[in-house]
Amino acid sequence: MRQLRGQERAITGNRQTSLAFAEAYGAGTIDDTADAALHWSRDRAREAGIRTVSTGTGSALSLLAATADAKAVAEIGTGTGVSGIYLLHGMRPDGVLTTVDLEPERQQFARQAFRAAGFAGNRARFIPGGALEVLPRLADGGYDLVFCDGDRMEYAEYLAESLRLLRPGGVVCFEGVFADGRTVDAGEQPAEIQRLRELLRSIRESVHLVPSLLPVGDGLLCAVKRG
Ligand SMILES: C[S@@+](CC[C@H](N)C(=O)[O-])C[C@H]1O[C@@H](n2cnc3c(N)ncnc32)[C@H](O)[C@@H]1O
Repeated sequence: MRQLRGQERAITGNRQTSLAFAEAYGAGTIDDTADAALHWSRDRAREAGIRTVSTGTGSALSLLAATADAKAVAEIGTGTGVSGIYLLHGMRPDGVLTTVDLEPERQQFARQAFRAAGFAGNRARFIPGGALEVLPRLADGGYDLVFCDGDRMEYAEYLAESLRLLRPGGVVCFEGVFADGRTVDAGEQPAEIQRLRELLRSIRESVHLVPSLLPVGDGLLCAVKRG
């Protein structure tokens, strides 16, 4: 990598510090009970070897769910429940999170975590299975927000399904689109990265969507479905 000059280095350093500050700020946005459940859920994810949303991404998800006044949210990639806690926190008190994952045992951890965070059992509907089998069974226009955090190779298909599932004004979000910096790296990249770049392009060019790429965590690509 080329050497950064003094001022450029200071700007880069300030930017990284600011992003770290935004993540730390996100860590304090839920109550202590939910925070303890988030810690537990992150520990289970670490043991399972899966990633979870960062604190900055989590607080953005809460914000988006609250902005959409979400009563129905669909999530692809339950994991052990970290993102689900943030989504439930932002949703209406009577809102229901429908969450899909290939691995039912991870969903059991998520179920425990949601309870520990103080959410009633009827706030979440767990559907085990592959996203591409489950999503077609969900209702047209029945969702205020769709959060995609499953298989990045399938993100284009998740987008097509999300456009069907969302009500006008609803929001779709894709987690991890920076892919640890590989999305903007000029070097040769695997098919997964090519797919992410195509997704970024197709969302930006869509006449049906109003997009924004939020620089939280590993990149949260969001778009509102036009009315
Ligand atoms: C990164 S983890 C999700 C983390 C979770 N959203 C969180 O922040 O706590 C990705 C999850 O997607 C699930 N997954 C992967 N491919 C899938 C697919 N095709 N359909 C449904 N779930 C899938 C994995 O089993 C894994 O639990």
